[in-house]
Amino acid sequence: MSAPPYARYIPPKTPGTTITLGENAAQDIHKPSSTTPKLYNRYVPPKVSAASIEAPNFSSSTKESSVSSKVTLGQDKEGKLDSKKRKRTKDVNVHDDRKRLIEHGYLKTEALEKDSQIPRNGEKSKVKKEKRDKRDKKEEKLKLRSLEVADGNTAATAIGSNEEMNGNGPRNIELVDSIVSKYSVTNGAHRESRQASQNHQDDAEEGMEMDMDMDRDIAEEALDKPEVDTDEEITKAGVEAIFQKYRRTTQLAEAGHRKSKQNREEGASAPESEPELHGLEPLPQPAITPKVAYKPTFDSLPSWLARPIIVSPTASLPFSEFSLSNNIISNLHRKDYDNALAIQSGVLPLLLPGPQKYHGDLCVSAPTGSGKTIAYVLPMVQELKQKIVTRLRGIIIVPTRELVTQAHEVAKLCAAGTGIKIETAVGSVPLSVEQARLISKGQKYDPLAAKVMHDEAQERLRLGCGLDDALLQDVTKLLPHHVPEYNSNVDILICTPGRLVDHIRTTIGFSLAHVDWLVIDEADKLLDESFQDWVEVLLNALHPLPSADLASARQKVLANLNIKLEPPRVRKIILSATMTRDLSKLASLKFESPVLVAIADDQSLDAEIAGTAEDVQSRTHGDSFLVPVSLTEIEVPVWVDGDKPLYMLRLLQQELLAPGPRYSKAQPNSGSASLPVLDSGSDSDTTSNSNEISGSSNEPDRKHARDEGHVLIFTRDNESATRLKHLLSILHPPLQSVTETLTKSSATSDGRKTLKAFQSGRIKILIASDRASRGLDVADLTHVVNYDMPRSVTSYIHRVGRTARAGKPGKAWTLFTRRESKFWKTITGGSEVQRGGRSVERVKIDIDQLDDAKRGEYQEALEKLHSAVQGKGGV
Ligand SMILES: Nc1ncnc2c1ncn2[C@@H]1O[C@H](COP(=O)(O)OP(=O)(O)OP(=O)(O)O)[C@@H](O)[C@H]1O
Repeated sequence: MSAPPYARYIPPKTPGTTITLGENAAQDIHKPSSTTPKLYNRYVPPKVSAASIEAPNFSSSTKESSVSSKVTLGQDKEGKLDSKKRKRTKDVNVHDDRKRLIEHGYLKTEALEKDSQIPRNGEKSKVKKEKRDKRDKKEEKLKLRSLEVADGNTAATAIGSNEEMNGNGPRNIELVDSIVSKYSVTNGAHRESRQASQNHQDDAEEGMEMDMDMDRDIAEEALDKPEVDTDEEITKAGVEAIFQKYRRTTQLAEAGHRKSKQNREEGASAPESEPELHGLEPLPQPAITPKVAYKPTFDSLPSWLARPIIVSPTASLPFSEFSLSNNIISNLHRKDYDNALAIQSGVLPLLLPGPQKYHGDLCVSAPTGSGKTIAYVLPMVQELKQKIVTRLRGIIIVPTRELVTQAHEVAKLCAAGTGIKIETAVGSVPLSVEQARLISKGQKYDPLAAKVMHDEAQERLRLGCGLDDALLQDVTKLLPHHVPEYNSNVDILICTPGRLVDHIRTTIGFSLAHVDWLVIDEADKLLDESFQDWVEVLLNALHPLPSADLASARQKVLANLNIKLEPPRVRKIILSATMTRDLSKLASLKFESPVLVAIADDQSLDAEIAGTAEDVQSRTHGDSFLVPVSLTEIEVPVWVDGDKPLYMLRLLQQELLAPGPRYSKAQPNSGSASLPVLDSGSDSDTTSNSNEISGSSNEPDRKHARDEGHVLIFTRDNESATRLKHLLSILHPPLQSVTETLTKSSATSDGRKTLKAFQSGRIKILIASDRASRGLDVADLTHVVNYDMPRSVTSYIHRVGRTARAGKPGKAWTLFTRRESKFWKTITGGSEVQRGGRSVERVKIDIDQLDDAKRGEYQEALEKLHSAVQGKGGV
């Protein structure tokens, strides 16, 4: 055991104070000189009489070691003990000196009395007494220091080291050195702060006295004991002397501990005597209040988000039980919608007239395909059908043109026969055409306003405006003293936010002053998009400030009639399968008394029943999203990135376009599934018979082909979609006629046609970018494939949500390469996707069985594609 370098005590070297320990001269122990300035934590060995030192275990003779220790500690540097010196010492009348030393009481300690091997002279002179007193004092001081040391770890270490050394002889000078160093440093550190100045003095005295003592001891021992001739013996003696000190220190410390323990025990058992207070009784103190664990009194979420209205996924009520008019119910019935789906059962009572009607705003979070569209369209239609005058009273905002068309279909279905006028506004139609559809222009008698208008027209003419100016045209067509009047042609407008802003800004007579319903579907996506500041523009248009004249006139009339009118209020409903919990975005909509309605899985319902609100929160919004109960998720590992198109082809042939269930379920994520691999030999046939498409040799039944799945394949971008379509067509020509792409670059009309063809079954494979991931509702879509990994969990939820809608079964396949596996794991293993206890299955696609010819075709296809991209013809 060697001392750590920092623990080593290296006192200033002063001539005449160093003694070398054996042959390890580098590890000298230094004794500070009394004259050395106190710059370090100096080791000041306690003054120990020869008599207090026990016999060393590793020395052959007790006396030898005693002498050695004295010699060691009393040596000058130059005056190393050698035989010469000892000889000289012998020459002195040591016997007399010894007697004198004993008489002077230098050797008087408790230990001396107990352990002394040198008999004491009983006679005490006056001088002796003084010396003894002084010496006793020093002994006391040393005891105190020893206690300090014993209290610390150093003592323990020293003891351990000591025990280790005992009986084994001087095994390791380094060990000794480390102990000495530790002792020195620790002891010095203890003392330094408190007794620096005092010690300085003491050291000086001690140093001097110690020198004297040692000299005397040398002389004394020289008389009685054999000479110590070798350096080794001197070293042994020095080391033993140090251990003696530790032993003693430890004994004293232990004695102190024993005593204090004894005192404590006695104190505890002894009855406490009443202290005399002399009228100074302590004032009564209040009882100590127990510490209560910190619990924040605030919630990070506002209470309406933190405590949603939870709807069970199995809730279902007949539409006839809601306050819906008969013709609306029969409209639904025509579509075989007799029972409301879960979210509809939760939301309709809050929006329709009745005891449960909620008068604030609504935030709806429900999985994809759960029927959110009907949940907001029905109450609007029910209320607006009672209005006589056509005004723009309802606005539905969705993110894409396809969704505008889709929501329009649903609204028309529900409102059939009610007289409610529903229109759309999307960027694909010229603005003027849309304006004419939305607003009709009439005229009304208003001489004053007419005069103002005529003055304005004069001014424009003077400035050189032509007759194409709208105002000049109006003036020429209007009756005298008449002004134009603009009326809305629609009750409900379904639009994208961009087009809505266009109309608010540019369409004359387009007013939102009468809007009662504002619906924002796919709200999280729309609130992410801040183009044209659409939210701000919309909200300002919803609550226009009345002109000063009109306001004061209205106030006068109302005041005369003693009527207080509630300020006009717009009911806001926002919905999504991945509802945002970003409060800043939600706050931008300026909700009034909002409430969150959410579909939750069974665990959340249990949590709600149990009252553990946090569980409910985490499962119902924000952190995690539910996938439809009827969805099966399957992963397909792709071992070589470049082979992905081949995997896609095999997947289509084996699983997706083949009639009937073709894949054998693997254990979840086991990767052990083996699949039947179809012969791809029929690829050369270019007819679009579905069985030929699949490569199956089953009987060619076209009707059966209609029952086969539709496949929606998602790619990362337009380019990837186009590329995949070409590759599939080249690899397996029959696919060409049944495969289409739907990307952002597709024209709206093309996109609509493509979707129709897909719906009808003419197109079996639709390869799309994320444009098709939100809201798209394709009847009987049985398979979704993530050919490229989605960019986010939200995107995954919406993509796979194109299938398994309204409780129908559907499968979502995800191809993942090694590079994509990390992100894929966050989807399969993370907490963001809630699957209600189900897990993702794994299916292995074997492309090794593709023959060389097929691989050759693939290479050829890639080259053709490369040429096409570079404009060299080809595909
Ligand atoms: N009461 C009902 N009974 C049977 N089917 C219904 C009912 N209501 C809606 N559906 C059908 O459910 C499907 C999904 O409806 P919808 O498009 O409104 O879902 P969604 O919740 O808006 O989905 P997403 O979040 O993906 O947009 C549609 O095909 C619709 O026709």
